[in-house]
Amino acid sequence: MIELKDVTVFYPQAKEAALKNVNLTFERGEFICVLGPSGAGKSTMIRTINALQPVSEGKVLINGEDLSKLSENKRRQWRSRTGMIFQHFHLIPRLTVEQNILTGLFGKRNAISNILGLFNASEIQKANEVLRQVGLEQMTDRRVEWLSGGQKQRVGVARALMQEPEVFLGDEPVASLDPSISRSIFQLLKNIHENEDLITLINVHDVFLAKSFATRVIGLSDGKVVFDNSPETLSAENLETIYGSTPQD
Ligand SMILES: Nc1ncnc2c1ncn2[C@@H]1O[C@H](COP(=O)(O)OP(=O)(O)OP(=O)(O)O)[C@@H](O)[C@H]1O
Repeated sequence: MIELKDVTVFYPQAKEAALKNVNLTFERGEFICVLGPSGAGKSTMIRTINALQPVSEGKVLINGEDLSKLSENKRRQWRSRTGMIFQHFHLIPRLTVEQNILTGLFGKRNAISNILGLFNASEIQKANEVLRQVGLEQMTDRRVEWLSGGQKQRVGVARALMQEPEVFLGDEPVASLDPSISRSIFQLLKNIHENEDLITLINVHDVFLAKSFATRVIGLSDGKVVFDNSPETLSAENLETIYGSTPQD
């Protein structure tokens, strides 16, 4: 369980807080889509959850433990249990699909094995299983730079899966993809979410995707939670509150 309790985040020199007194609880099984205009605080919320951004006020509790009070070692362990999926994939283009997804193990291994790129048979076997899960079993040895955007994001998802995560965090994971590919990536995330019993939290601009896949939608505006309910209840009025006007798509 992840709890944000009265979380406020100020960036240095910023006039206003990026998150303002946010109170939210996320539990296993929830597939949450976060909507909000640019600058609403969506990425900041993700960074507070995976311990990349300290909170200025309030606290983030992970299974009851205050994230800011964890030892560096435990914080690293938590980060290795949060699988991140990014808009621009954050892959290493010249490496193969398999080499990229094996980097998902780096948080769990010692630095020397990582530097030497030494992986044992069970790690390679796990990589192959994960590649099957994301439908890339034919592409193991292909260089990532030769893949399409949708295939690259499948590699991104596979790398996150290698971490055996408790949580999937997506920061606009389909913003660079066309609508049908976006839908297939959401479907993949939903399938994995259900198989692995995760907490999945995804920032997304596309209201239709949020409505189709989320079990819960959160609307952020100006650093505040202005909507938190099931997708079926999200009305045009709610969207106006979130975006300041009704989005066209
Ligand atoms: N590193 C930073 N330093 C200072 N201000 C920042 C920093 N990162 C974000 N901000 C500010 O914090 C606020 C929230 O930004 P954030 O990136 O969390 O919003 P967002 O909803 O993810 O936006 P987008 O959809 O454009 O990615 C914005 O006003 C932004 O300018």
